[in-house]
Amino acid sequence: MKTASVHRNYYRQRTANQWQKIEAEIGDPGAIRPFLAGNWKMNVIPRSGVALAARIFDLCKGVKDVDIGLAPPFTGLSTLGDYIKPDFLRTEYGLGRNVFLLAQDTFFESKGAFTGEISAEMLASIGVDRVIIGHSDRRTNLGKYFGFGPSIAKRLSRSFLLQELEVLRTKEDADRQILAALEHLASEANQDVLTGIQRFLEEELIERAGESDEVIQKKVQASLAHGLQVILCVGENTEARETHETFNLLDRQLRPAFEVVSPRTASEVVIAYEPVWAVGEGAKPARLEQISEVHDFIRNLIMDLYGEQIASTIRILYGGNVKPDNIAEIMSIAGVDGALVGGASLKAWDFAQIIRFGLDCPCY
Ligand SMILES: O=C(CO)COP(=O)(O)O
Repeated sequence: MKTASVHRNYYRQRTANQWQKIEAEIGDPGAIRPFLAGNWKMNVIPRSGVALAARIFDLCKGVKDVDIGLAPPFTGLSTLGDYIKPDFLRTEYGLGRNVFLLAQDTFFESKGAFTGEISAEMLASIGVDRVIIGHSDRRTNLGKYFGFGPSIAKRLSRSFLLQELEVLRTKEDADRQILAALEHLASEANQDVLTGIQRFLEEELIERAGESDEVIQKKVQASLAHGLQVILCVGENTEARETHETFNLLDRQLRPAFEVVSPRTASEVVIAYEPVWAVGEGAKPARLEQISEVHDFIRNLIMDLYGEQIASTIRILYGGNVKPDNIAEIMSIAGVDGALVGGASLKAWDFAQIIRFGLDCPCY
């Protein structure tokens, strides 16, 4: 079996390219270990999760130079946590203490009447190491399932307005002005205007139905307070990308989250840049130069907040259609410290290839 020499080269390359000054100052470039994390999202029952993990470890025997994270759904955390005990992983797979149990979310209150939620304290109590916070699924995508956008927007359809009008007309005390306004809005000539308003309202409400930056800030705070490391997801949607708002949006996502992170706890935070348009089946990963400029932007922002030493050691991952065939080039970008992987982390061989990025012996 080959050693992880290319993983080590990664440190050297990064140091040579970008962080010579830092190396001179802090003397430990190896502190920046690549972190490859699999986000299983709402897939995999606990038993299958252990089988999947076992197959991944089997294909990654002896890989010690990268950190590996696995994020099963809440139901799989305990079972997987019991399986990935360091002593077992060392004797069985030659892995070091480099495998971490990740949760996909947490709630910010510690206990109480919050049906269905799980607190950071609860996660810590079952051995979770790190928690993903602010994933785009939670910031916006789930809005269309949980949010009231579509049902409210439906009230602006012509057929709904006509029904309402029929009822209103029968009421003696109906406000004449409102009636006239609704009649005007529901007239056939206004159909296009109505459809436009309806679509706008629906999109706005869906967009706002997810987790806000304020909620994410509270989750970051609660997680750090209970000793959990944080994987903070940020990333722009298509609209922001197309209107050149990417950096403004990232700024708005990052600054409030870091308001509750002291310089002492900054090293407990990993940032994952996941452009929403690059995530999921059918999407294309961001281009290398797009990833590079955003990672530089994020690192500069951290530099601005905490100074050079923290900026140079905080890990910034990329996520969005990371696959075995693009991981090596993504990892070759200066400033990319790992990947948050969705779909490919559900396939043992694919995720193992990603973990073994750049090694010239593929999985055997
Ligand atoms: O959302 C992601 C990881 O959190 C990325 O998902 P994909 O790798 O499936 O695009």
